[in-house]
Amino acid sequence: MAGRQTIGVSSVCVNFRQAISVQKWPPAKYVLRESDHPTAGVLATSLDFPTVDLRRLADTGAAAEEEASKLLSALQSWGAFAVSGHGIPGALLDGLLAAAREFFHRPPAEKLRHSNVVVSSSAAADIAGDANERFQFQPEGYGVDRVDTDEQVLDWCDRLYLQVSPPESRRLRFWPAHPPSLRRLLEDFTAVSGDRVAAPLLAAMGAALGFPEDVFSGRLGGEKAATYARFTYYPPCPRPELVNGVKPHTDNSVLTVLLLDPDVGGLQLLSKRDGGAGGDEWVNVGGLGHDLLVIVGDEMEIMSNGVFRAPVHRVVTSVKERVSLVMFYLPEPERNLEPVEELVDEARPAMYRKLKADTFADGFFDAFAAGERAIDFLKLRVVHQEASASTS
Ligand SMILES: O=C(O)CCC(=O)C(=O)O
Ligand SMILES: [Fe+2]
Repeated sequence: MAGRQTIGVSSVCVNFRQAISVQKWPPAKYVLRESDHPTAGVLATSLDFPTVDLRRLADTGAAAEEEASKLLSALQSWGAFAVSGHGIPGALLDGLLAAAREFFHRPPAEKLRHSNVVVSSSAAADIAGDANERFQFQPEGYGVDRVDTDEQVLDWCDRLYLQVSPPESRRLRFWPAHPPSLRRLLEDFTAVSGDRVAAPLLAAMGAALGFPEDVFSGRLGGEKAATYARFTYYPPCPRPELVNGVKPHTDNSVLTVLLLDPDVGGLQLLSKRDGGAGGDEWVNVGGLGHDLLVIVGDEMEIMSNGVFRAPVHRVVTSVKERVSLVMFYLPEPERNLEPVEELVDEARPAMYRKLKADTFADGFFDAFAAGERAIDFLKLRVVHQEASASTS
């Protein structure tokens, strides 16, 4: 099955990533080709990033209208924006990142109890007795991202990826026992980031386009909609210009809510200058303090029929360690993913093919490992004859 391939023992060893962080030179597996260096041919600038105040958005009258139009313009320009006024206590946000940092600092043997590489339960593998077939990657748990080929350049980070919603889908064997506070903090943050950030924003995004507030949320599957949390730890990197923290990608989500390290930057969004004619430019997302960042994901690009686009982003490393927490809001796996009918008409026919949400998610991991966008990798774009005829 896609996203659950069998991997060899050598790949298991890359989980001991922490050991290399003390080396002076990045190991070859992490070093990018010269043309892919994060400093090659691009200019990383910091721009004034749009911020939407959720308290004002929930207000009535002129304040709410002003915030809604800010939201729409942020979505249509960047596909990303900061949110203030979410009311989530700063102590919860600080505590969560501190607990995550503590987990990543634990000895490798302890973290590997929650490894994303598991011993295969398949009888065939046991009978075959081949060590290469007894270990299997699956996305949940602690470790590096999936490695499909020997040529794949690794990202300079360790991850901890956990399904947090619906609660009955939590696989607690992957949840760290240490520090003991981490689990409770993550449960608390899951509740408030869903209720106070993702849900009101999905409603506001529908309303901003003139549709009922449940135009997007109604298609996600209610209580069965999935949420994943991903902590990422970027060890100090001695040569940040040679490696990616996380390679350029779009997100596997309807919406992504990010809690960024308040002290160390690194996240960059790709901006197309002059609609692409002027080349690409990487833009730094500056320190947000206790504001959260929201990014449109691939599933929203499909559901909105391309009205909202998922921005390409990446993380660059630095000589300082960095930690982040990212919440991915996804449809129920059994749901169909397709443009909502309210955004499809003759003038704007469906731009993406329909497929099941879990098929998309599986394909996403294949595409990510290959360094491609899932929408292209899965050939989901529909080419309309009339549109191509009229533009040719
Ligand atoms: O660490 C970050 O700032 C962002 C990570 C990210 O983009 C992701 O996990 O999809
Ligand atoms: Fe991302």
